[in-house]
Amino acid sequence: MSEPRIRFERVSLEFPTAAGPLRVVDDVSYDIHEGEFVAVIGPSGCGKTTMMNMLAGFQRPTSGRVLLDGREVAGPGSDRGVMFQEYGVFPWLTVRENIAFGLTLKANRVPAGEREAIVERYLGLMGLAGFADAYPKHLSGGMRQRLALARAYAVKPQFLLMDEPFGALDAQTRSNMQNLLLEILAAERKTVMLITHSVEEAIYLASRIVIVTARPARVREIVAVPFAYPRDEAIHEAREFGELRSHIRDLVMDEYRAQQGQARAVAFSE
Ligand SMILES: Nc1ncnc2c1ncn2[C@@H]1O[C@H](COP(=O)(O)OP(=O)(O)OP(=O)(O)O)[C@@H](O)[C@H]1O
Repeated sequence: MSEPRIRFERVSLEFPTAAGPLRVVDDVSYDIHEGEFVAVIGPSGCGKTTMMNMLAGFQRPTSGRVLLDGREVAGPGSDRGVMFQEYGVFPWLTVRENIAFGLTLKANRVPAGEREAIVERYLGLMGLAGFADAYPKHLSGGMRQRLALARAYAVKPQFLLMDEPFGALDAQTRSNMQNLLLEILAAERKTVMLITHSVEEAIYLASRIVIVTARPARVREIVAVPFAYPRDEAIHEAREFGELRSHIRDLVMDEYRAQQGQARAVAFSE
């Protein structure tokens, strides 16, 4: 098999807290290969974002290594398009300027004419054309999220790192955005890591799903999704889809209960 593009190698991370070190990620190892789409799912607060932060280069592991094409991640880079829950739009730039921003940076610079075409394309695809000159504070939460998606896609990064990218969207827009992501991936090969709380979304989009435990996040199980691309919404009705959904839901519920138990134990000890 080819070299993985992304490798988590025995990665652990502890945050210093007043009560002592808090272990959030514990001995996590898995690989993501070229063109793969890996979804990460697990209970809230278990350490998924922290895992992605290390890949994005925002945080360093306490031990172990995160490798990109065999090299240890040393910091953020234009090869990785990141779309975090609370990250990705600049309030002081208009919608149009936000989308264009990444395309003016040295690493991704494209000529002005091409830049305009890309901006127009994403304004249209994201349903933001009527708001091109508005500032983010005048947008709804869902529109801001679509703007963050437009920014991440516009620079055509090799890697897409997405943390709950569709969380603030209504069901119909969410489904449109999932399909748009699949279309973009079919046209421009990318390697993707997506954090989601939705088991359905993970199965519909991903080629593999990493289920992580209650905090500290460890790999509980990695499942392969048995559907080829391009995907059709009809797979939601397939028997294998339902079986996989039940299996993953059981694992996630189990970890959710473990996390609730931990929270109760802390409450009683305080
Ligand atoms: N800088 C920090 N210092 C101390 N603790 C932190 C810090 N950042 C995160 N944490 C804690 O680490 C744990 C994991 O956080 P993280 O955001 O990675 O979880 P998550 O699985 O992405 O959660 P969610 O699904 O709710 O977004 C949480 O308990 C959080 O409070």
